[in-house]
Amino acid sequence: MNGTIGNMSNPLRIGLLFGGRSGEHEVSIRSAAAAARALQADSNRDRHQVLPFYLQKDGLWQGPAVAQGVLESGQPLPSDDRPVDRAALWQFPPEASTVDVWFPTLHGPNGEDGSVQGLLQLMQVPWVGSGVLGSAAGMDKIAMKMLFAQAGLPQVAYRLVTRSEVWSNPCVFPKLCDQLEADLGYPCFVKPANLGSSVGIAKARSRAELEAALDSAASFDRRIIVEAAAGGKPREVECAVLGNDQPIASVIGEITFESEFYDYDTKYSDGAADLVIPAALPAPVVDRLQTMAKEAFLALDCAGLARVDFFYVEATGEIFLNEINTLPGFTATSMYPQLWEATGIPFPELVHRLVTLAIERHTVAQGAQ
Ligand SMILES: Nc1ncnc2c1ncn2[C@@H]1O[C@H](COP(=O)(O)OP(=O)(O)OP(=O)(O)O)[C@@H](O)[C@H]1O
Ligand SMILES: C[C@@H](N)C(=O)O
Ligand SMILES: [Mg+2]
Ligand SMILES: [Mg+2]
Repeated sequence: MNGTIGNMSNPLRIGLLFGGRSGEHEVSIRSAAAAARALQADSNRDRHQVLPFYLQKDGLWQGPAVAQGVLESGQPLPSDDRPVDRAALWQFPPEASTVDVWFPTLHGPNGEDGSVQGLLQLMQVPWVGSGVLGSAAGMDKIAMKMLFAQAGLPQVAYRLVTRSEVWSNPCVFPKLCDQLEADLGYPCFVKPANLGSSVGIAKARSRAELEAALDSAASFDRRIIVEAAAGGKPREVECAVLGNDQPIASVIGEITFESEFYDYDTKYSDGAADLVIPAALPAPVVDRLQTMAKEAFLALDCAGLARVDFFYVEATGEIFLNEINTLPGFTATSMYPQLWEATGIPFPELVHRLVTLAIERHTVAQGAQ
């Protein structure tokens, strides 16, 4: 890594972009607060100058004066239900044009899905994380699974369902449920295809639960994925990936919890889940997980960072790749920074490496044009 990127006489202006039109808006504020602290840690003080930008739930941009307050309070700005003035959506805070490198800590739709990445690409500035393709493919669980299948990575059985099938006439819906029962059995997991933090996900153990879960998922997304459950109560293990074309993989972490599955409350309520880092796993399993994590990252053309989530069925030795998150939770207690801390890269060094990787990728992309 080039230690001279950003220095006392010329610190990089980092545009920390958070909030967003997403069900993971609140999580994004927490991730941004932790990233801001790491970017301004003592070892980074001369390297970065942080300019926070807040994307309200209605899509309006707020510059550093307002965004700093949101970061400090941890509370989203209230948004009303009135339609937004379209002209206002085109008004970016003036400080945006002075940013050297963007650092999105946006999670979910309209942020992690390629939309913001497309905007930044048009603006011709470097940004941390994947490009349009990796972001979009990593966000849509159906597209993601198709690419993983193509790369030969092991996954549970799944079916694509569309909102129009769920909210169709009363003759079609029962047939759809019959088919899902026959193909996947119970329990199964019903998920909006484009979301994260388990928002909108339900475990269905019966026909009534399947019907309710499909109806609920359809309220979040046009595309829904229904998955067979990974063997009994599988162990949930995760690997962090860092890099561009030659990514490296972290040690493996495990999540343990008492609840039925790793749902939103379990993820974000203090004490509901424990992270075990490194996970107690046989060395060959660790090797396979790390190899698969890098293969998953490359299969989607990811860049910068990603966290890859797996199920490990101890009784059979099976590993199923669950998903990739191209902008994973980034709070100080989140798995991604903790995995790197345990691998030997402290949080402040991690954010600086991500900034450096963003510049490196931008330089390569510019060179190709
Ligand atoms: N096929 C499955 N078998 C068993 N458990 C599952 C399955 N799919 C999901 N789960 C449970 O639901 C949780 C959330 O699923 P998933 O990781 O796909 O959602 P997400 O919303 O993308 O989460 P995040 O992005 O926060 O990691 C998993 O961690 C696991 O506890
Ligand atoms: C933020 C959440 N989607 C995660 O992957 O951690
Ligand atoms: Mg996810
Ligand atoms: Mg997950």
